[in-house]
Amino acid sequence: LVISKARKMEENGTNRVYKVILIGDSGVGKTSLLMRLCKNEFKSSMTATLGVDSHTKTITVDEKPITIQVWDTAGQERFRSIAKSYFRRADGVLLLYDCTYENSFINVRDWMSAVVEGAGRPLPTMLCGNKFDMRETSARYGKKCVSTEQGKKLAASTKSHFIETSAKLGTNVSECLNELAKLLLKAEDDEKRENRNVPSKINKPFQLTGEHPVENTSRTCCS
Ligand SMILES: Nc1nc2c(ncn2[C@@H]2O[C@H](COP(=O)(O)OP(=O)(O)OP(=O)(O)O)[C@@H](O)[C@H]2O)c(=O)[nH]1
Repeated sequence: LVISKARKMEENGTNRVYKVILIGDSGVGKTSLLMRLCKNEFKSSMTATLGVDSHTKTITVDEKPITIQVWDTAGQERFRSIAKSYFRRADGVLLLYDCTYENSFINVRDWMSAVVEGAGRPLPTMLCGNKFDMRETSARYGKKCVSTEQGKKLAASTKSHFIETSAKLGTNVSECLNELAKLLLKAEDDEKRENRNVPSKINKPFQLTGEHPVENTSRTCCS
């Protein structure tokens, strides 16, 4: 139902629907972040996502409505190939790690490589250190956590944007999507500008003298 609603909006031309893939290790809080974002709710016990789930959210950026369809993927290894099959159609990435669990941070680079491999190009990416609310307590109990500095450094070296969130408390959750929306709009603008700068044979000016380009001969011109 969600997908068909988004598709209908796209078809009507009311608003472009940007597709975002939500990825990261199992248990980092992907579904929780999405639930906080869409329903403003949080559950302390969640069942693991199987396959891919989708939710659509419309936000306002610079007084313009932006509709984002988020595909929530399963972090478990056995579902990875399903998640990867969505990369090619995605416009952007929301990549989560758990800042109280170092392994999930170490695996971020692998997730980024998988995106480039699947999409055929790097996608605008928001790197998000979730479970921010638990970091201080976890560190106090001797758990190796990921600092803000580490997160920022990784984001800078991978040309992604960085934010820390708590799906539990709702901290920075809407900011995360807003930032991602801005990235998507900027990427779209850059792409349009790039396309405008690429000289196209089809758009060659009509020549009055000499040979006419072959592709102009079969086209009808209306004025
Ligand atoms: N304290 C705290 N717990 C969180 C937060 N986000 C998620 N959790 C908990 O972390 C556990 C895993 O959350 P999920 O949202 O299921 O994680 P997931 O990344 O979707 O997991 P998969 O579906 O297996 O890929 C749940 O028990 C959540 O309640 C957070 O910001 N703070």
